[in-house]
Amino acid sequence: MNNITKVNFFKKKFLITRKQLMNQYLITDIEKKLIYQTRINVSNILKGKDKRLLVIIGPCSIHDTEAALEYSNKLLELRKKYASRLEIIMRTYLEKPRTVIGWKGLISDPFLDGSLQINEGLKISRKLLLKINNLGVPVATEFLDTSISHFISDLISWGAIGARTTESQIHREMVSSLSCPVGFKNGTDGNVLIAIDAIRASNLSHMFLNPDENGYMNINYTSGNPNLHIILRGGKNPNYFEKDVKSAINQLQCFNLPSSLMIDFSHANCSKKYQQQLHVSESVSKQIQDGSHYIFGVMIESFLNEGSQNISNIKNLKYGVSITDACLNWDDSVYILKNLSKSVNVRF
Ligand SMILES: O=C[C@H](O)[C@H](O)COP(=O)(O)O
Ligand SMILES: C=C(OP(=O)(O)O)C(=O)O
Repeated sequence: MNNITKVNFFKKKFLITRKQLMNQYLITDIEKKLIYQTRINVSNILKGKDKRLLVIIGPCSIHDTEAALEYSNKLLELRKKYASRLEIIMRTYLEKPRTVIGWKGLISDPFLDGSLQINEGLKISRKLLLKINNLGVPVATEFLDTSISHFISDLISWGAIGARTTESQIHREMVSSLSCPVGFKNGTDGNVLIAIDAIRASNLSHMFLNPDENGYMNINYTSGNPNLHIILRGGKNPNYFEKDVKSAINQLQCFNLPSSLMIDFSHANCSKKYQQQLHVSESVSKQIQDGSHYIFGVMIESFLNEGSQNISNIKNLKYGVSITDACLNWDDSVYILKNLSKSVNVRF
């Protein structure tokens, strides 16, 4: 007797097609113009042609579209205010990679109840991204599920590959098919080389299997993504200090890659203590003020209200509070942006 059992798909449904979704939530020239221009700006900042700082800021994840819209309206004011020094893009993370298990984001579980209504999740997410872009705030996201990346990729100005997937070949192939600039996080243990390897791979042309607009799997031959960089997010230890930046830049230079990187103030750089982002911000601001041109961008986890809450309390969720990683509140976020802008001013 052996213990091998047959694993069954106990339920099966059709995934909405890209054509159905996009026809219902069509991108217009207004959003296209913003996204096109923002991607160019990010590319120029990355290459040092634009001396501003790229700032990816917003909640750890989007779970409530009303709160996300309120946040984007507030962010719009700061985006305009600091436009000469900062290129501000809102984090609109719709897919969450989990260390073990947990809520996997608005796209896969839009009603936060484990009902996994992904077709609704895609509609709600696309509608929200259109609204935020339409307002004049470009958006950033983590691309996680390679089959659904192109259901929203036309609306994204900057993308990330997370620490848990940077080393994955299919994610690197997917990145080679994306038109937006993309950052690769270092690994959860702090390994920066895997993010550098990811750039070297995704720069190039690949074969990428992906559903076309009618849902048929296509064999795509991609041209490679020219706008890639690494993100220092900490690992076993934080890696936002000057010595860590120098070490990562040395490694990039060994492969003749541009001497530019982004620093994530959150995750292992703040030891998962959201308020520590303020300390990280001080250190990074100082490096920028001292003239470091290596840091072309930063990432901050911030929401309307601080901290986080447990999703199991679904009936009594507090408004504007993260249900994944804890975030800074709005006032602290304003404070950080003001300081970053001052530092960039000194570096100019
Ligand atoms: O950014 C969010 C989290 O750090 C990431 O999704 C992992 O979360 P988990 O360790 O709570 O699963
Ligand atoms: C999951 C994230 O980060 P990391 O991959 O660095 O853990 C994130 O930025 O939301």
